[in-house]
Amino acid sequence: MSYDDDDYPADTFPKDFGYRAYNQDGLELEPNATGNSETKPRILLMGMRRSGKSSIQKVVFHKMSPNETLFLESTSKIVKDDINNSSFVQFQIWDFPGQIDFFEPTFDSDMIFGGCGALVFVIDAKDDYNEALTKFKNTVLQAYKVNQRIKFEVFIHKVDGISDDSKMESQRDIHQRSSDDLSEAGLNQIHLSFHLTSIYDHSIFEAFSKVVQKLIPQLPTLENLLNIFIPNSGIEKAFLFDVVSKIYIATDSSPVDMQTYELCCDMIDVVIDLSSIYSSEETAFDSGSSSLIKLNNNTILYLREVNKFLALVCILREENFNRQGVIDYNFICFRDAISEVFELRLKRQKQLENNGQDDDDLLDEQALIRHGHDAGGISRAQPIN
Ligand SMILES: Nc1nc2c(ncn2[C@@H]2O[C@H](COP(=O)(O)OP(=O)(O)OP(=O)(O)O)[C@@H](O)[C@H]2O)c(=O)[nH]1
Repeated sequence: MSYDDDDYPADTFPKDFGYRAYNQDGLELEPNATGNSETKPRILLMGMRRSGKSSIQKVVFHKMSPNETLFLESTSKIVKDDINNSSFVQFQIWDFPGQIDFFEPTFDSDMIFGGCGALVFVIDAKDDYNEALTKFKNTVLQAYKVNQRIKFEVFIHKVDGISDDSKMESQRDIHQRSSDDLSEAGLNQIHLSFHLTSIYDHSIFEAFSKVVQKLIPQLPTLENLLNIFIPNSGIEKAFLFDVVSKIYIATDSSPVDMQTYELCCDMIDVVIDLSSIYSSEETAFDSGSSSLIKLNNNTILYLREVNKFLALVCILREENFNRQGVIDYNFICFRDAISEVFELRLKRQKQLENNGQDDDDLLDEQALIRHGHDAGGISRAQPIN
């Protein structure tokens, strides 16, 4: 088994969206400006053979249609994929072959789990998952020994076509058994997160959004900004989307309703598809991008470009859109605040690189950044009434 870098042959994101290092204005940075691939947080995709690991990676990050995954070949060695879509979302995904054996001499646990931010373990809900649970336990034990900061995420996958009751029952059973296994091994303190997923609906994007959000040290700042922007603008819910992958990197702290998320995702598709018809692919999403869709239930979807890779999609009542000027003014405050967060992050990243520290140290800066923005950024937003 080899761990070489691989030039993944399948179709990737349009090159025009660029998967290199950019600042908030979309200007390309020096190759080292946001850290090289070795210092990027890593998300590992592990699980049994045919559980759906490669399909997840292809559908979420390479725009493959779910039906095409039927023809994917089994992965025979670790496949590394660099995700560089925005200055906030930068990580590597390592897709592991299902048959990987931790006790093989070539398996270098320190190297693999050392720089890992999150470990996504995929369990096929339609299959007998006894063996998968044993493998999961061994994986967690091995990984935790090397790196105690890893976030463990379990995707109970392929839940399409399964009734809601069975989904809940599988989740309860898997949760119970895996927690019991870890307690028996004396590791009660490990926190596991569970997600019900399928590539045939938006659940996989939602679950991956939550995984990625945990790797963004600025998440509380972004949530805070949205929490201030929303009530002052008469908006019900807003998502800050990475346009290419449709992962939302932040939302306000009100609960996420799946239907609202799906509507917002679909809006991005509509905007990009329509604008591609009338423009070249490079300019399908640019600084002028904005869109308004009126639904037949007195609701409005409003999209605004935040930077080259990020869009804010809001959902609000039609009557609240009467004062669009206030919403737009507040949006500009919000966008300015986001760009300040970017600048601070870049500055800090450069400092850390010069000092030879790693990116996790940014977490310690979190409170500092947040206070800075509470005082001077979005809090200047105008109330809508
Ligand atoms: N119904 C359903 N099928 C899925 C889903 N995700 C993946 N599959 C199917 O599961 C099969 C295996 O998918 P892969 O992505 O190749 O699985 P893998 O875990 O990468 O497999 P290995 O490379 O052998 O470890 C394919 O036929 C996919 O179409 C899902 O959400 N629902």
